[in-house]
Amino acid sequence: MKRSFYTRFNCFRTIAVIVFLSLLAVSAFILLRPHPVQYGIPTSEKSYLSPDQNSADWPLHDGPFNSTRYSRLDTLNTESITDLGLAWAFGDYLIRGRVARGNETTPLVINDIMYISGPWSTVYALNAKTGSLIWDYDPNVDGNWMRNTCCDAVNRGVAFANGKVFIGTLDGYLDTLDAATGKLIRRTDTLIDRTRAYSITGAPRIAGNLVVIGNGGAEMGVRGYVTAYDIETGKQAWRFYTVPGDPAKPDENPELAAARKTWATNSRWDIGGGGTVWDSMTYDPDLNLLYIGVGNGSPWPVWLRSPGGGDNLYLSSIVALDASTGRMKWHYQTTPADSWDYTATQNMILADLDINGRARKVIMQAPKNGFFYILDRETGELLSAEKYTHVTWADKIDMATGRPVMNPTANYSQTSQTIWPSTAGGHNWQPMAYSLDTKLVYIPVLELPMTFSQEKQLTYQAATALVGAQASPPRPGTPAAEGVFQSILTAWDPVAQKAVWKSEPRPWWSGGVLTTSGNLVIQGTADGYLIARNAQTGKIIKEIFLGVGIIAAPITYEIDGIQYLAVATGFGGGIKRYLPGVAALEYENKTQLLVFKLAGGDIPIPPRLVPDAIQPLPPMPKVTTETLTKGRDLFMLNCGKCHAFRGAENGYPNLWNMAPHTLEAFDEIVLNGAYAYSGMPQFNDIMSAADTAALRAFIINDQHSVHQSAPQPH
Ligand SMILES: O=C(O)c1cc(C(=O)O)c2c(n1)C(=O)C(=O)c1cc(C(=O)O)[nH]c1-2
Ligand SMILES: [Ca+2]
Repeated sequence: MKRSFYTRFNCFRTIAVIVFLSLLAVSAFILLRPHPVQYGIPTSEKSYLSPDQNSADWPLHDGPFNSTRYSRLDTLNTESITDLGLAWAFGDYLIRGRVARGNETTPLVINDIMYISGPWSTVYALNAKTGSLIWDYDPNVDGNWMRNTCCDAVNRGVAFANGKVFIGTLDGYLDTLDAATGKLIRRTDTLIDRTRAYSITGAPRIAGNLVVIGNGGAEMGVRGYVTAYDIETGKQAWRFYTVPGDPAKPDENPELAAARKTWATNSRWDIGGGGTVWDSMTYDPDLNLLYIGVGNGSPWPVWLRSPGGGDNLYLSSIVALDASTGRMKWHYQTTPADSWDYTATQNMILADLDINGRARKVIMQAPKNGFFYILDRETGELLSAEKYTHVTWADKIDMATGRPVMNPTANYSQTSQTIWPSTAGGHNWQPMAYSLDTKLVYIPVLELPMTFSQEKQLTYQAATALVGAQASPPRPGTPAAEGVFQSILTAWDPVAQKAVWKSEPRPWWSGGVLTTSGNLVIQGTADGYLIARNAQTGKIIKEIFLGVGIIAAPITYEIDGIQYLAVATGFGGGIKRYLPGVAALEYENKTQLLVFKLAGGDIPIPPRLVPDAIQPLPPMPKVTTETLTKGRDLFMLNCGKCHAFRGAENGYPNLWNMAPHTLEAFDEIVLNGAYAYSGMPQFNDIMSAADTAALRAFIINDQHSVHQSAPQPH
């Protein structure tokens, strides 16, 4: 039968509809499926989680495998590394006269391109073979934002996914850049309240199809949280607050309602609670869990923060979140009722370990509080915890309760107490590393105590440090001062929970750590060395003098069969004073990225510093003792965060040796922000001309008492 036109048309129409529907289904699938995340390495080599494969790249902040900062590359090894030299150096940072002390970035290397961040949240893409600049990006952070920071205009690195580079800016934005051009694709405001002193210094992390970012500010009075955004659309997927908020409002989720029970009803909610996630986060794709390291309380002493007592969850805790929803799976609090800035923000390493004869998926952390923790990362069960450094605030962790057995001398509410570790921690943000060959964790340990005393006054004031305590290193010559301010590299057996070897002490504080299959453990130091050790024994194999302090962690990568070693130089961060032996006392504290290879060239040593000429002392001001006390208090509250008391060297201008023209322009600078761009913020919102007069009087008067022998003006 001959088909009619209409039948043929109908048939055609049916086919067309089928084709159309299939196309629709395919497009819907393509559009709606979860975004596959490419880390820039071929799918067949998704080695970022498979320790059996070799990755030539360094695609993630915490290293190619399980956040271990361990690389399988072994061309550089205990034999060959003696021949290490310079491959290239990069020093063209977009800093232009801004305060730039600490350079904390961990570079990423993906398909022969290196992505680094610099001070002031600047970003650079470099040819990883030659060091030539491909593009740079400056978010132009307002220099006044320095008021909101605790610890320098630092940045620890970028994240990379799907052809995009992500940077958290000091002033709280998450900027998404096109990895090919450096062009800004999207700017996302991550802050819940721009009048609060939030800042971002940490690297964003990729978790599936989301990019996650936290913030800092617990020393300034903020409420901590992390936020996850879709990599492609930038849409917010979820936000997790680490501490309860304003009790007048409903809790955001049951996790926070549970946490609220561990806070006193008379808690200082106005101050924010703290709990900032300012550095470490780690993603486990198999479990789809994102582990976040939560920081200290705002203010520090629990008796001021939560006067009725309580553990104050989730401060100083490791929290496991479902990466898709941001809901909490488990938490473990390392320091209940923290009063010492004992953050649990230090880097976390995933490993499979045999603990008591059972194979366990574990997460390891050496938080500031001085104990090395091993938890089951599926359940949060505490498997073991031992002291990795000198600790006096607690005697041990009770395995039955999972809680520390506190030492009464940790309480400084009635009298000041000298406590180990210090507020810098037994270990700070400088990452530790875990070798899958030696099965040892290499921890950059800090040996120092601090004397804590409580501050009486506790009034919230925007953009002003508010810790509620004074913490200072013990005076030289006192018993507590013995052996202080040391950096030690400790090789730690995580199963036996004991040290296998310890390095010689170096000046405070050394950099983060890299370990490799070449049986190497590599770390930079404050006295300006890059040191490669035998990972098994700790013996130094190669020591290169760079003349500039290192706090960042080295990384390694391979291009065309050549293994490179890269490390950022520039000493600073949370450091308040350069101690004897630190390279920055003698040489220009150069912000640069140095890359090494075998048979490379000579190392460029930065120029030696010429000491500042002593400025003639201005006449002693005729002011009352009250004025001097007021000036001192203003200095301690507002200036002492950067400018060291009595001009102790720390990379910021020495106010005890101000040039006459600086003194003349004092009000222009302090009140009106003449130097705001450089990072010296303006204070006219909280200071008057009478205040700056008191400040000036205090400095000049104190200068006279310190430099009595200094030349007097005629
Ligand atoms: O509680 C916080 O929010 C917070 C933030 C930061 C930061 O963002 O850099 C540091 C700290 N705390 C801190 O306690 C600390 O020791 C520290 C050192 C550094 C550094 O970069 O060297 N940052 C920070
Ligand atoms: Ca802190």
